Amino acid sequence: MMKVILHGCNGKMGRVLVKLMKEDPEIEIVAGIDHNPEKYMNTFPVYGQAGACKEKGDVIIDFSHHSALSALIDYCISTKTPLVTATTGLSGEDFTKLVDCSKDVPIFHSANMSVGINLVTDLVARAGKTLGSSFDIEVIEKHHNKKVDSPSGTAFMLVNAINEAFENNKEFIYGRHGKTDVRKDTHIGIHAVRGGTIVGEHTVIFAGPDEIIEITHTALSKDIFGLGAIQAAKFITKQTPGFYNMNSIIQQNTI
Ligand SMILES: NC(=O)C1=CN([C@@H]2O[C@H](COP(=O)(O)OP(=O)(O)OC[C@H]3O[C@@H](n4cnc5c(N)ncnc54)[C@H](O)[C@@H]3O)[C@@H](O)[C@H]2O)C=CC1
Ligand SMILES: O=C(O)C1=N[C@H](C(=O)O)C[C@H](O)C1
Repeated sequence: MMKVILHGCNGKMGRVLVKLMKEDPEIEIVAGIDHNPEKYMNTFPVYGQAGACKEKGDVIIDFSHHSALSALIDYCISTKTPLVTATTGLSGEDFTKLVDCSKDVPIFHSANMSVGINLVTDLVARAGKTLGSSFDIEVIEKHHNKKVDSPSGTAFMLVNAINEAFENNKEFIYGRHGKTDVRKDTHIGIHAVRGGTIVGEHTVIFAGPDEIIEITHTALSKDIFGLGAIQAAKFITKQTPGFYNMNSIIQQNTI
């Protein structure tokens, strides 16, 4: 039985995880942590912050807010608990803290827990490399009207992968409001749309001379992120300290 502490348990993704983990006979939620601890009647104790949590878990699954990360990392280090974090909107400093923490405990981070988007990340990097700088690259991401960070963590994941394929010579342009210069071929445009209940859609456009390629991933349900996080939790509880992501699982499952 894997004992899970769910950080952000009363949020939208937290509720999805509660539902999915209750259906999994190999998992027990031993505690939740949430800024808003009394929002729902839970069958496990819920604490307002990580430091107050009394239960011991085999792993923490986190879908919350980037402002919670420091306290969460302190908790993981002091209790030696592995962490699966899906939270987006992280700064460079946040990533450095996660990497430092991974020297002591296994850390798994992915801005998108679906298997599909991780394949798309490889595809767009390959497309960028193959098509070269005569194709302009623009990314459009669409999400629900409750999302607080923009652009999405996934959009950053995609453009970082493309940028690496171009030896990091690309410049990210966030929207074009107020810009009066023409586009440079080193630019990658990034555009965020927010509306309704859109679960998550990411399109990378490669617009070349007289031809266009568009690669789109559409999430149809939040369950794919929840199931991916559960898979990551089962994976990471068997690992030694280190920094892991979806590729670690995909590579393990590839013959
Ligand atoms: N990597 C992935 O596959 C996915 C990542 N996400 C990310 O997960 C995060 C949460 O998403 P949602 O559930 O939609 O948001 P939400 O706003 O519905 O839920 C966040 C929950 O975290 C709690 N929270 C906020 N600050 C906290 C703190 N300092 N300490 C403890 N709890 C705190 C809130 O009270 C809330 O219940 C976002 O960053 C989102 O981008 C969401 C879906 C998929
Ligand atoms: O907030 C969301 O909902 C999502 N956030 C992640 C992101 O920022 O990329 C992943 C997914 O697209 C849903």
